[in-house]
Amino acid sequence: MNAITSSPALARARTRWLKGVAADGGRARGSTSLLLLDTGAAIGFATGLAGAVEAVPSIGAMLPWAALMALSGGARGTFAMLATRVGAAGAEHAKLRLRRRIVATSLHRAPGSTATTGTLMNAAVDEVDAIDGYVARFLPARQAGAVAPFLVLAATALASPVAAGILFATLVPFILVMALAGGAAADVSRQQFLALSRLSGRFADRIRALPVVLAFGAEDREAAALGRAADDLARRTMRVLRVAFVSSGALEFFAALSVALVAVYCGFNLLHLLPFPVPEQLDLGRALFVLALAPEFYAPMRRLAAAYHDKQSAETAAERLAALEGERQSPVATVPLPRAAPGIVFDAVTIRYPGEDTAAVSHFSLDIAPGETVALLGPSGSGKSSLLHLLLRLAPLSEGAVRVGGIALAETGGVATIAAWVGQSPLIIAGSIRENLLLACPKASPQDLTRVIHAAGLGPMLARRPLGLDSPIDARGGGLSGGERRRIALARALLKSAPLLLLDEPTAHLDAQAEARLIATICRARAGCTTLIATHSERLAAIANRVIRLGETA
Ligand SMILES: Nc1ncnc2c1ncn2[C@@H]1O[C@H](COP(=O)(O)OP(=O)(O)OP(=O)(O)O)[C@@H](O)[C@H]1O
Repeated sequence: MNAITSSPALARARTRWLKGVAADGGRARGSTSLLLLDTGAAIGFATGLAGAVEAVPSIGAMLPWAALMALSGGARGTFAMLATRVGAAGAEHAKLRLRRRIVATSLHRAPGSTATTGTLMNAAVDEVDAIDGYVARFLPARQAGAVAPFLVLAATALASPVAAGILFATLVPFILVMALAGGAAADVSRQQFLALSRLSGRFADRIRALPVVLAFGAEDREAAALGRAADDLARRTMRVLRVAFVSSGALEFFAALSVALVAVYCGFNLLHLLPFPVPEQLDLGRALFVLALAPEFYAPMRRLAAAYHDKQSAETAAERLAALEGERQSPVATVPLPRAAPGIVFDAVTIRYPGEDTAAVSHFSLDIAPGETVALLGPSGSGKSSLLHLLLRLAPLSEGAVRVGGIALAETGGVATIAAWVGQSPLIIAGSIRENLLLACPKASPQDLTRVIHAAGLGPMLARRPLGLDSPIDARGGGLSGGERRRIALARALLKSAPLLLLDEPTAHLDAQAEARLIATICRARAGCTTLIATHSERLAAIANRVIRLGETA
Protein backbone atom coordinates (compact mmCIF):
# COMPACT_ATOMS: atom_id res chain seq x y z
CA MET A 1 0.00 0.00 0.00
CA ASN A 2 2.99 2.27 -0.06
CA ALA A 3 3.32 2.51 -3.79
CA ILE A 4 2.70 6.11 -4.69
CA THR A 5 2.48 6.75 -8.36
CA SER A 6 0.91 9.56 -10.26
CA SER A 7 -0.61 7.89 -13.31
CA PRO A 8 -3.68 9.75 -14.61
CA ALA A 9 -5.92 6.77 -13.80
CA LEU A 10 -4.68 6.74 -10.21
CA ALA A 11 -5.08 10.48 -9.93
CA ARG A 12 -8.68 10.19 -11.15
CA ALA A 13 -9.40 7.36 -8.70
CA ARG A 14 -7.86 9.42 -5.90
CA THR A 15 -9.96 12.46 -6.78
CA ARG A 16 -13.12 10.33 -6.90
CA TRP A 17 -12.27 8.85 -3.53
CA LEU A 18 -11.63 12.28 -2.01
CA LYS A 19 -14.87 13.63 -3.44
CA GLY A 20 -16.74 10.74 -1.83
CA VAL A 21 -15.11 11.49 1.53
CA ALA A 22 -15.82 15.23 1.22
CA ALA A 23 -19.42 14.53 0.28
CA ASP A 24 -19.68 12.63 3.56
CA GLY A 25 -18.90 15.94 5.29
CA GLY A 26 -21.65 17.59 3.26
CA ARG A 27 -20.99 21.10 4.53
CA ALA A 28 -18.36 22.44 2.11
CA ARG A 29 -21.12 24.14 0.12
CA GLY A 30 -22.38 25.96 3.22
CA SER A 31 -18.88 27.24 3.90
CA THR A 32 -18.49 28.27 0.21
CA SER A 33 -21.74 30.26 0.30
CA LEU A 34 -20.54 32.09 3.42
CA LEU A 35 -17.24 32.98 1.71
CA LEU A 36 -19.17 34.35 -1.27
CA LEU A 37 -21.36 36.37 1.08
CA ASP A 38 -18.11 37.72 2.57
CA THR A 39 -17.11 38.96 -0.90
CA GLY A 40 -20.58 40.50 -1.29
CA ALA A 41 -20.07 42.29 2.04
CA ALA A 42 -16.67 43.57 0.82
CA ILE A 43 -18.42 45.12 -2.21
CA GLY A 44 -20.97 46.64 0.18
CA PHE A 45 -18.15 48.14 2.29
CA ALA A 46 -16.48 49.67 -0.79
CA THR A 47 -19.85 51.09 -1.92
CA GLY A 48 -20.40 52.62 1.54
CA LEU A 49 -16.91 54.14 1.56
CA ALA A 50 -17.32 55.67 -1.91
CA GLY A 51 -20.80 57.01 -1.07
CA ALA A 52 -19.65 58.50 2.24
CA VAL A 53 -16.72 60.29 0.63
CA GLU A 54 -18.94 61.66 -2.13
CA ALA A 55 -21.45 62.92 0.48
CA VAL A 56 -18.82 65.01 2.35
CA PRO A 57 -19.40 67.50 3.91
CA SER A 58 -23.15 66.78 4.49
CA ILE A 59 -23.27 64.69 7.68
CA GLY A 60 -26.92 63.78 7.03
CA ALA A 61 -26.10 62.41 3.57
CA MET A 62 -23.03 60.60 4.88
CA LEU A 63 -24.90 58.70 7.62
CA PRO A 64 -26.64 55.99 5.46
CA TRP A 65 -23.34 55.28 3.70
CA ALA A 66 -21.52 55.08 7.01
CA ALA A 67 -24.22 52.70 8.26
CA LEU A 68 -23.72 50.54 5.15
CA MET A 69 -19.98 50.48 5.83
CA ALA A 70 -20.48 49.46 9.48
CA LEU A 71 -23.02 46.80 8.56
CA SER A 72 -20.82 45.37 5.80
CA GLY A 73 -17.76 45.37 8.06
CA GLY A 74 -19.66 43.52 10.79
CA ALA A 75 -21.12 41.08 8.25
CA ARG A 76 -17.65 40.30 6.92
CA GLY A 77 -16.41 39.27 10.36
CA THR A 78 -19.51 37.17 10.97
CA PHE A 79 -19.41 35.44 7.57
CA ALA A 80 -15.69 34.66 7.90
CA MET A 81 -16.19 33.21 11.38
CA LEU A 82 -19.21 31.15 10.32
CA ALA A 83 -17.40 29.85 7.21
CA THR A 84 -14.55 28.59 9.42
CA ARG A 85 -16.97 26.97 11.86
CA VAL A 86 -19.14 25.32 9.22
CA GLY A 87 -16.05 24.04 7.37
CA ALA A 88 -14.54 22.63 10.57
CA ALA A 89 -17.82 20.91 11.50
CA GLY A 90 -18.02 19.37 7.99
CA ALA A 91 -14.43 18.13 8.30
CA GLU A 92 -15.12 16.58 11.72
CA HIS A 93 -18.12 14.77 10.31
CA ALA A 94 -16.20 13.51 7.26
CA LYS A 95 -13.27 12.35 9.43
CA LEU A 96 -15.55 10.51 11.83
CA ARG A 97 -17.18 8.59 9.00
CA LEU A 98 -13.83 7.89 7.38
CA ARG A 99 -12.36 6.63 10.67
CA ARG A 100 -15.29 4.24 11.00
CA ARG A 101 -14.56 2.96 7.49
CA ILE A 102 -10.84 2.52 8.24
CA VAL A 103 -11.56 0.65 11.48
CA ALA A 104 -14.03 -1.61 9.62
CA THR A 105 -11.38 -2.18 6.93
CA SER A 106 -8.79 -3.03 9.58
CA LEU A 107 -11.14 -5.60 11.05
CA HIS A 108 -11.96 -7.14 7.67
CA ARG A 109 -8.59 -7.14 5.98
CA ALA A 110 -8.11 -9.74 3.30
CA PRO A 111 -6.21 -12.82 4.58
CA GLY A 112 -2.46 -12.25 4.43
CA SER A 113 -2.67 -8.43 4.35
CA THR A 114 0.72 -6.94 5.17
CA ALA A 115 -0.54 -3.79 6.95
CA THR A 116 1.03 -3.61 10.43
CA THR A 117 -0.65 -2.32 13.58
CA GLY A 118 1.48 0.83 13.31
CA THR A 119 0.38 1.41 9.72
CA LEU A 120 -3.27 0.96 10.64
CA MET A 121 -3.01 3.25 13.68
CA ASN A 122 -1.26 5.85 11.58
CA ALA A 123 -3.95 5.55 8.91
CA ALA A 124 -6.82 5.90 11.36
CA VAL A 125 -5.27 8.82 13.24
CA ASP A 126 -2.75 10.88 11.22
CA GLU A 127 -3.76 10.09 7.65
CA VAL A 128 -7.44 10.64 8.33
CA ASP A 129 -6.49 13.95 9.99
CA ALA A 130 -4.84 15.00 6.72
CA ILE A 131 -8.36 15.17 5.23
CA ASP A 132 -9.32 17.90 7.71
CA GLY A 133 -7.86 20.92 5.93
CA TYR A 134 -9.07 19.64 2.55
CA VAL A 135 -12.72 19.57 3.63
CA ALA A 136 -12.64 22.50 6.07
CA ARG A 137 -10.53 24.97 4.07
CA PHE A 138 -9.41 23.87 0.62
CA LEU A 139 -12.76 22.83 -0.90
CA PRO A 140 -14.66 25.98 0.21
CA ALA A 141 -11.68 28.15 -0.83
CA ARG A 142 -11.53 26.50 -4.27
CA GLN A 143 -15.25 26.75 -4.92
CA ALA A 144 -15.38 30.37 -3.69
CA GLY A 145 -12.12 31.11 -5.58
CA ALA A 146 -13.77 30.18 -8.88
CA VAL A 147 -16.55 32.79 -8.42
CA ALA A 148 -15.51 35.52 -5.95
CA PRO A 149 -12.76 37.19 -8.09
CA PHE A 150 -15.25 37.55 -10.94
CA LEU A 151 -17.82 39.15 -8.61
CA VAL A 152 -15.15 41.69 -7.63
CA LEU A 153 -14.14 42.12 -11.27
CA ALA A 154 -17.78 42.74 -12.31
CA ALA A 155 -18.31 45.29 -9.51
CA THR A 156 -15.03 47.04 -10.42
CA ALA A 157 -15.98 47.08 -14.12
CA LEU A 158 -19.21 48.95 -13.27
CA ALA A 159 -17.12 51.77 -11.76
CA SER A 160 -14.05 51.55 -14.01
CA PRO A 161 -13.71 49.07 -16.90
CA VAL A 162 -10.03 50.02 -17.32
CA ALA A 163 -9.20 49.21 -13.67
CA ALA A 164 -11.05 45.88 -14.10
CA GLY A 165 -8.92 45.25 -17.21
CA ILE A 166 -5.72 45.89 -15.21
CA LEU A 167 -6.79 43.45 -12.49
CA PHE A 168 -7.64 40.81 -15.09
CA ALA A 169 -4.31 41.30 -16.94
CA THR A 170 -2.30 40.48 -13.77
CA LEU A 171 -4.35 37.30 -13.31
CA VAL A 172 -2.95 35.44 -16.33
CA PRO A 173 0.78 35.40 -15.36
CA PHE A 174 -0.26 34.80 -11.76
CA ILE A 175 -2.14 31.60 -12.70
CA LEU A 176 0.84 30.38 -14.75
CA VAL A 177 3.28 30.88 -11.87
CA MET A 178 0.92 29.26 -9.37
CA ALA A 179 0.44 26.21 -11.62
CA LEU A 180 4.23 25.74 -11.81
CA ALA A 181 4.67 26.22 -8.06
CA GLY A 182 1.74 23.84 -7.42
CA GLY A 183 3.40 21.04 -9.42
CA ALA A 184 6.64 21.35 -7.43
CA ALA A 185 4.70 21.57 -4.16
CA ALA A 186 2.76 18.39 -4.95
CA ASP A 187 5.92 16.35 -5.23
CA VAL A 188 7.76 17.58 -2.13
CA SER A 189 4.59 17.51 -0.08
CA ARG A 190 3.96 13.88 -1.05
CA GLN A 191 7.51 12.93 -0.04
CA GLN A 192 7.13 14.72 3.27
CA PHE A 193 3.84 13.00 4.00
CA LEU A 194 5.36 9.58 3.25
CA ALA A 195 8.28 10.31 5.58
CA LEU A 196 5.81 11.29 8.32
CA SER A 197 3.78 8.11 7.82
CA ARG A 198 6.93 5.97 7.92
CA LEU A 199 8.07 7.61 11.14
CA SER A 200 4.67 7.35 12.86
CA GLY A 201 4.14 3.72 11.82
CA ARG A 202 7.63 2.69 12.93
CA PHE A 203 7.27 4.52 16.24
CA ALA A 204 3.90 2.85 17.03
CA ASP A 205 5.22 -0.61 16.11
CA ARG A 206 8.36 -0.24 18.23
CA ILE A 207 6.42 1.05 21.24
CA ARG A 208 4.14 -1.96 20.96
CA ALA A 209 7.14 -4.29 20.86
CA LEU A 210 9.08 -2.40 23.57
CA PRO A 211 9.67 -5.45 25.82
CA VAL A 212 11.30 -7.30 22.89
CA VAL A 213 13.43 -4.27 22.00
CA LEU A 214 14.60 -3.97 25.64
CA ALA A 215 15.13 -7.72 26.05
CA PHE A 216 17.55 -7.77 23.11
CA GLY A 217 19.29 -4.53 24.12
CA ALA A 218 18.24 -2.99 20.80
CA GLU A 219 17.07 0.34 22.26
CA ASP A 220 20.08 2.32 20.97
CA ARG A 221 19.76 0.86 17.47
CA GLU A 222 16.03 1.52 17.38
CA ALA A 223 16.46 5.03 18.77
CA ALA A 224 19.10 5.73 16.09
CA ALA A 225 16.78 4.41 13.35
CA LEU A 226 13.94 6.58 14.65
CA GLY A 227 16.35 9.53 14.77
CA ARG A 228 17.30 8.98 11.11
CA ALA A 229 13.63 8.80 10.14
CA ALA A 230 12.96 12.02 12.09
CA ASP A 231 15.92 13.77 10.36
CA ASP A 232 14.58 12.65 6.99
CA LEU A 233 11.19 14.09 7.90
CA ALA A 234 12.78 17.37 9.03
CA ARG A 235 14.70 17.69 5.71
CA ARG A 236 11.57 17.06 3.68
CA THR A 237 9.55 19.47 5.81
CA MET A 238 12.13 22.21 5.10
CA ARG A 239 11.76 21.50 1.37
CA VAL A 240 7.99 21.87 1.64
CA LEU A 241 8.43 25.17 3.48
CA ARG A 242 10.87 26.45 0.83
CA VAL A 243 8.39 25.72 -1.97
CA ALA A 244 5.57 27.24 0.10
CA PHE A 245 7.58 30.46 0.63
CA VAL A 246 8.39 30.73 -3.08
CA SER A 247 4.77 30.27 -4.14
CA SER A 248 3.41 32.64 -1.49
CA GLY A 249 6.08 35.18 -2.55
CA ALA A 250 4.80 34.95 -6.15
CA LEU A 251 1.22 35.38 -4.98
CA GLU A 252 2.06 38.43 -2.87
CA PHE A 253 4.04 39.96 -5.74
CA PHE A 254 1.11 39.76 -8.16
CA ALA A 255 -1.41 40.87 -5.54
CA ALA A 256 0.74 43.92 -4.68
CA LEU A 257 1.41 44.62 -8.36
CA SER A 258 -2.28 44.62 -9.25
CA VAL A 259 -3.18 46.96 -6.35
CA ALA A 260 -0.24 49.26 -7.17
CA LEU A 261 -1.15 49.45 -10.87
CA VAL A 262 -4.80 50.19 -10.05
CA ALA A 263 -3.73 52.86 -7.52
CA VAL A 264 -1.37 54.55 -10.01
CA TYR A 265 -4.03 54.42 -12.72
CA CYS A 266 -6.74 55.92 -10.46
CA GLY A 267 -4.41 58.67 -9.17
CA PHE A 268 -3.18 59.70 -12.62
CA ASN A 269 -6.73 59.50 -14.03
CA LEU A 270 -8.08 61.77 -11.26
CA LEU A 271 -5.27 64.26 -11.87
CA HIS A 272 -5.64 64.06 -15.67
CA LEU A 273 -1.98 63.08 -15.90
CA LEU A 274 -2.31 59.87 -17.87
CA PRO A 275 0.12 59.93 -20.84
CA PHE A 276 -2.36 57.95 -23.00
CA PRO A 277 -6.06 58.39 -23.74
CA VAL A 278 -8.61 56.29 -21.77
CA PRO A 279 -12.37 56.02 -22.39
CA GLU A 280 -13.30 57.13 -18.87
CA GLN A 281 -12.82 59.95 -16.39
CA LEU A 282 -12.98 58.86 -12.73
CA ASP A 283 -14.34 60.95 -9.88
CA LEU A 284 -13.21 60.57 -6.26
CA GLY A 285 -16.05 58.22 -5.30
CA ARG A 286 -15.49 55.78 -8.16
CA ALA A 287 -11.72 55.88 -7.67
CA LEU A 288 -12.07 55.08 -3.95
CA PHE A 289 -14.56 52.28 -4.72
CA VAL A 290 -12.09 50.69 -7.16
CA LEU A 291 -9.16 51.12 -4.76
CA ALA A 292 -11.08 49.59 -1.84
CA LEU A 293 -12.04 46.59 -3.97
CA ALA A 294 -8.66 45.95 -5.62
CA PRO A 295 -7.19 43.93 -2.68
CA GLU A 296 -10.38 41.82 -2.63
CA PHE A 297 -9.62 40.55 -6.12
CA TYR A 298 -6.69 38.46 -4.91
CA ALA A 299 -8.11 37.69 -1.45
CA PRO A 300 -9.91 34.45 -2.53
CA MET A 301 -6.72 33.28 -4.26
CA ARG A 302 -4.68 34.08 -1.16
CA ARG A 303 -7.12 31.92 0.80
CA LEU A 304 -6.79 29.15 -1.79
CA ALA A 305 -2.98 29.33 -1.75
CA ALA A 306 -2.98 29.12 2.06
CA ALA A 307 -5.08 25.95 1.85
CA TYR A 308 -3.12 24.42 -1.04
CA HIS A 309 -0.86 22.43 1.27
CA ASP A 310 -4.02 20.86 2.74
CA LYS A 311 -4.91 19.59 -0.71
CA GLN A 312 -1.46 18.02 -1.20
CA SER A 313 -1.60 16.28 2.17
CA ALA A 314 -5.13 15.05 1.54
CA GLU A 315 -4.23 13.65 -1.89
CA THR A 316 -1.25 11.75 -0.53
CA ALA A 317 -3.34 10.44 2.36
CA ALA A 318 -6.10 9.53 -0.12
CA GLU A 319 -3.73 7.34 -2.13
CA ARG A 320 -2.70 5.45 0.97
CA LEU A 321 -6.16 5.22 2.52
CA ALA A 322 -7.81 4.15 -0.75
CA ALA A 323 -5.13 1.43 -1.13
CA LEU A 324 -5.79 0.33 2.44
CA GLU A 325 -9.52 0.16 1.79
CA GLY A 326 -8.68 -1.95 -1.25
CA GLU A 327 -7.28 -4.56 1.17
CA ARG A 328 -10.72 -5.06 2.63
CA GLN A 329 -12.19 -8.47 1.91
CA SER A 330 -14.77 -8.27 -0.81
CA PRO A 331 -18.16 -8.56 0.83
CA VAL A 332 -19.73 -11.94 0.44
CA ALA A 333 -23.36 -12.84 0.27
CA THR A 334 -23.26 -14.32 3.76
CA VAL A 335 -25.34 -17.44 4.06
CA PRO A 336 -26.04 -18.02 7.77
CA LEU A 337 -24.61 -21.26 9.10
CA PRO A 338 -27.02 -23.47 11.07
CA ARG A 339 -26.21 -23.63 14.78
CA ALA A 340 -25.57 -27.37 14.75
CA ALA A 341 -22.33 -29.35 14.68
CA PRO A 342 -21.28 -28.93 11.04
CA GLY A 343 -19.57 -31.35 8.70
CA ILE A 344 -16.46 -29.82 7.10
CA VAL A 345 -14.98 -30.74 3.72
CA PHE A 346 -11.52 -29.60 2.60
CA ASP A 347 -11.29 -30.40 -1.10
CA ALA A 348 -7.76 -30.19 -2.61
CA VAL A 349 -7.12 -27.04 -0.59
CA THR A 350 -4.01 -24.94 -1.19
CA ILE A 351 -3.09 -22.02 1.06
CA ARG A 352 -0.48 -19.63 -0.31
CA TYR A 353 0.15 -16.41 1.62
CA PRO A 354 0.56 -13.25 -0.46
CA GLY A 355 4.15 -12.71 -1.53
CA GLU A 356 5.17 -16.30 -0.67
CA ASP A 357 6.53 -18.62 -3.36
CA THR A 358 5.78 -21.86 -1.55
CA ALA A 359 2.36 -22.90 -0.37
CA ALA A 360 1.80 -23.30 3.39
CA VAL A 361 -0.65 -26.13 2.60
CA SER A 362 -0.80 -27.92 -0.72
CA HIS A 363 -3.74 -29.92 -2.14
CA PHE A 364 -5.07 -30.94 1.24
CA SER A 365 -8.28 -32.98 1.34
CA LEU A 366 -10.25 -34.05 4.40
CA ASP A 367 -13.88 -34.88 5.10
CA ILE A 368 -14.93 -34.30 8.72
CA ALA A 369 -18.30 -35.66 9.80
CA PRO A 370 -20.65 -33.58 12.01
CA GLY A 371 -19.71 -34.12 15.67
CA GLU A 372 -16.37 -35.72 14.84
CA THR A 373 -13.11 -34.77 16.60
CA VAL A 374 -10.09 -34.56 14.31
CA ALA A 375 -6.55 -33.90 15.48
CA LEU A 376 -4.05 -32.34 13.08
CA LEU A 377 -0.57 -33.49 13.99
CA GLY A 378 2.65 -32.58 12.23
CA PRO A 379 5.97 -30.82 12.48
CA SER A 380 6.22 -27.11 13.00
CA GLY A 381 5.35 -25.19 9.85
CA SER A 382 3.36 -28.05 8.31
CA GLY A 383 0.25 -25.87 8.06
CA LYS A 384 -1.93 -26.94 11.04
CA SER A 385 -2.72 -23.39 12.19
CA SER A 386 -3.18 -22.25 8.59
CA LEU A 387 -6.01 -24.77 8.11
CA LEU A 388 -7.79 -23.46 11.23
CA HIS A 389 -7.16 -19.88 10.09
CA LEU A 390 -8.60 -20.73 6.69
CA LEU A 391 -11.94 -21.61 8.30
CA LEU A 392 -11.90 -18.22 10.12
CA ARG A 393 -10.88 -16.46 6.86
CA LEU A 394 -7.61 -15.37 8.41
CA ALA A 395 -5.68 -17.33 5.75
CA PRO A 396 -6.34 -17.22 2.00
CA LEU A 397 -7.92 -20.07 0.04
CA SER A 398 -5.69 -20.11 -3.06
CA GLU A 399 -7.00 -23.28 -4.70
CA GLY A 400 -9.60 -25.93 -3.99
CA ALA A 401 -12.81 -25.62 -2.03
CA VAL A 402 -14.02 -25.75 1.56
CA ARG A 403 -17.58 -26.51 2.58
CA VAL A 404 -18.96 -26.09 6.09
CA GLY A 405 -22.34 -27.69 6.77
CA GLY A 406 -22.63 -28.15 3.00
CA ILE A 407 -22.16 -24.41 2.30
CA ALA A 408 -19.11 -23.07 0.44
CA LEU A 409 -16.84 -21.19 2.87
CA ALA A 410 -16.78 -18.11 0.63
CA GLU A 411 -20.56 -17.83 0.95
CA THR A 412 -20.58 -18.15 4.73
CA GLY A 413 -18.07 -15.34 5.32
CA GLY A 414 -16.10 -17.70 7.64
CA VAL A 415 -17.17 -19.81 10.57
CA ALA A 416 -16.71 -17.18 13.31
CA THR A 417 -20.43 -17.08 14.09
CA ILE A 418 -20.60 -20.76 15.04
CA ALA A 419 -17.02 -21.39 16.19
CA ALA A 420 -15.24 -21.15 19.52
CA TRP A 421 -11.56 -20.57 18.78
CA VAL A 422 -8.51 -20.91 20.98
CA GLY A 423 -5.62 -19.39 19.04
CA GLN A 424 -2.01 -20.43 19.33
CA SER A 425 -1.06 -17.05 20.83
CA PRO A 426 -4.16 -16.30 22.89
CA LEU A 427 -5.21 -12.70 22.43
CA ILE A 428 -5.80 -10.86 25.67
CA ILE A 429 -7.49 -7.47 25.87
CA ALA A 430 -6.47 -4.86 28.43
CA GLY A 431 -9.01 -4.98 31.27
CA SER A 432 -10.01 -7.48 33.95
CA ILE A 433 -9.99 -11.27 33.64
CA ARG A 434 -13.80 -11.08 33.80
CA GLU A 435 -13.90 -8.72 30.80
CA ASN A 436 -11.66 -11.10 28.87
CA LEU A 437 -14.00 -14.00 29.53
CA LEU A 438 -17.21 -12.06 28.85
CA LEU A 439 -15.85 -11.06 25.45
CA ALA A 440 -17.24 -14.38 24.18
CA CYS A 441 -20.67 -13.96 25.76
CA PRO A 442 -21.41 -10.61 27.45
CA LYS A 443 -24.67 -11.93 28.91
CA ALA A 444 -23.13 -15.00 30.56
CA SER A 445 -24.53 -15.66 34.06
CA PRO A 446 -22.26 -15.99 37.14
CA GLN A 447 -23.07 -19.73 37.09
CA ASP A 448 -21.83 -20.01 33.50
CA LEU A 449 -18.63 -18.17 34.47
CA THR A 450 -18.04 -20.48 37.42
CA ARG A 451 -18.61 -23.51 35.18
CA VAL A 452 -16.04 -22.50 32.54
CA ILE A 453 -13.52 -21.31 35.16
CA HIS A 454 -13.71 -24.72 36.77
CA ALA A 455 -13.59 -26.54 33.43
CA ALA A 456 -10.52 -24.65 32.24
CA GLY A 457 -8.74 -25.07 35.59
CA LEU A 458 -8.58 -21.33 36.31
CA GLY A 459 -9.77 -21.71 39.93
CA PRO A 460 -6.39 -21.92 41.74
CA MET A 461 -4.98 -18.98 39.75
CA LEU A 462 -7.98 -16.79 40.62
CA ALA A 463 -7.89 -17.85 44.27
CA ARG A 464 -4.30 -16.56 44.54
CA ARG A 465 -5.34 -13.06 43.40
CA PRO A 466 -7.03 -10.77 45.93
CA LEU A 467 -9.28 -9.27 43.23
CA GLY A 468 -10.08 -12.68 41.71
CA LEU A 469 -11.99 -12.31 38.45
CA ASP A 470 -11.62 -8.52 38.62
CA SER A 471 -7.81 -8.64 38.63
CA PRO A 472 -6.54 -6.26 35.97
CA ILE A 473 -4.38 -7.53 33.09
CA ASP A 474 -2.72 -5.62 30.29
CA ALA A 475 -3.00 -6.28 26.56
CA ARG A 476 0.14 -8.45 26.62
CA GLY A 477 -1.29 -10.61 29.38
CA GLY A 478 1.48 -9.31 31.69
CA GLY A 479 1.49 -11.06 35.05
CA LEU A 480 0.04 -14.26 33.58
CA SER A 481 2.01 -17.38 32.72
CA GLY A 482 1.75 -18.81 29.20
CA GLY A 483 -0.40 -21.65 30.58
CA GLU A 484 -2.70 -19.18 32.39
CA ARG A 485 -3.21 -17.15 29.23
CA ARG A 486 -4.11 -20.36 27.43
CA ARG A 487 -6.62 -21.34 30.14
CA ILE A 488 -8.29 -17.92 29.92
CA ALA A 489 -8.57 -18.37 26.14
CA LEU A 490 -10.03 -21.85 26.61
CA ALA A 491 -12.52 -20.69 29.26
CA ARG A 492 -13.56 -17.87 26.92
CA ALA A 493 -14.08 -20.36 24.09
CA LEU A 494 -16.13 -22.67 26.32
CA LEU A 495 -18.34 -19.75 27.40
CA LYS A 496 -19.41 -19.23 23.81
CA SER A 497 -20.94 -22.76 23.69
CA ALA A 498 -20.53 -22.96 19.92
CA PRO A 499 -21.11 -26.11 17.83
CA LEU A 500 -17.63 -25.91 16.25
CA LEU A 501 -14.47 -26.00 18.39
CA LEU A 502 -11.19 -24.87 16.80
CA LEU A 503 -8.33 -25.47 19.19
CA ASP A 504 -4.78 -24.48 18.24
CA GLU A 505 -2.29 -26.18 20.55
CA PRO A 506 -4.52 -25.78 23.62
CA THR A 507 -2.21 -27.79 25.88
CA ALA A 508 1.08 -26.08 25.01
CA HIS A 509 2.95 -24.70 28.07
CA LEU A 510 1.20 -27.08 30.47
CA ASP A 511 2.84 -29.68 32.71
CA ALA A 512 1.74 -33.31 32.37
CA GLN A 513 -0.81 -33.10 35.20
CA ALA A 514 -2.36 -29.86 33.93
CA GLU A 515 -2.41 -31.25 30.41
CA ALA A 516 -4.31 -34.34 31.59
CA ARG A 517 -6.88 -32.11 33.35
CA LEU A 518 -7.30 -29.89 30.28
CA ILE A 519 -7.67 -32.92 28.00
CA ALA A 520 -10.49 -34.14 30.26
CA THR A 521 -12.08 -30.68 30.01
CA ILE A 522 -11.85 -30.72 26.21
CA CYS A 523 -13.41 -34.20 26.18
CA ARG A 524 -16.42 -32.82 28.11
CA ALA A 525 -16.63 -29.61 26.09
CA ARG A 526 -16.59 -31.28 22.69
CA ALA A 527 -19.83 -33.19 23.33
CA GLY A 528 -22.22 -32.29 20.51
CA CYS A 529 -19.53 -30.28 18.68
CA THR A 530 -17.40 -30.79 15.64
CA THR A 531 -13.85 -30.34 16.93
CA LEU A 532 -10.64 -29.61 15.06
CA ILE A 533 -7.46 -29.61 17.12
CA ALA A 534 -3.99 -28.57 15.91
CA THR A 535 -1.44 -30.05 18.27
CA HIS A 536 2.01 -31.52 18.82
CA SER A 537 0.74 -33.59 21.77
CA GLU A 538 0.18 -37.30 21.12
CA ARG A 539 -1.81 -37.47 24.40
CA LEU A 540 -4.24 -34.81 23.20
CA ALA A 541 -4.40 -36.33 19.72
CA ALA A 542 -5.38 -39.64 21.30
CA ILE A 543 -8.85 -38.28 22.25
CA ALA A 544 -9.66 -37.60 18.59
CA ASN A 545 -11.78 -39.88 16.43
CA ARG A 546 -9.18 -39.41 13.71
CA VAL A 547 -5.61 -38.17 13.59
CA ILE A 548 -4.38 -36.50 10.40
CA ARG A 549 -0.63 -36.25 10.08
CA LEU A 550 0.49 -33.30 8.00
CA GLY A 551 3.83 -32.92 6.22
CA GLU A 552 4.72 -36.55 6.46
CA THR A 553 3.74 -37.91 3.05
CA ALA A 554 6.39 -37.86 0.34
N1 LIG B 1 0.66 -14.70 7.60
C1 LIG B 1 1.59 -15.47 7.02
N2 LIG B 1 2.29 -14.99 5.98
C2 LIG B 1 3.21 -15.75 5.36
N3 LIG B 1 3.51 -17.02 5.71
C3 LIG B 1 2.85 -17.56 6.74
C4 LIG B 1 1.85 -16.82 7.45
N4 LIG B 1 1.36 -17.60 8.43
C5 LIG B 1 2.01 -18.78 8.33
N5 LIG B 1 2.91 -18.77 7.33
C6 LIG B 1 3.77 -19.85 6.88
O1 LIG B 1 2.95 -20.96 6.58
C7 LIG B 1 3.58 -22.17 6.98
C8 LIG B 1 2.63 -22.95 7.87
O2 LIG B 1 2.47 -22.22 9.08
P1 LIG B 1 1.49 -22.73 10.22
O3 LIG B 1 1.50 -21.72 11.31
O4 LIG B 1 0.19 -23.06 9.61
O5 LIG B 1 2.22 -24.05 10.68
P2 LIG B 1 1.93 -24.96 11.95
O6 LIG B 1 1.95 -26.36 11.47
O7 LIG B 1 0.73 -24.50 12.66
O8 LIG B 1 3.24 -24.65 12.80
P3 LIG B 1 3.42 -24.73 14.41
O9 LIG B 1 3.28 -26.15 14.79
O10 LIG B 1 4.80 -24.23 14.62
O11 LIG B 1 2.37 -23.86 14.98
C9 LIG B 1 4.88 -21.79 7.66
O12 LIG B 1 5.92 -21.97 6.74
C10 LIG B 1 4.70 -20.32 7.98
O13 LIG B 1 5.93 -19.65 7.92
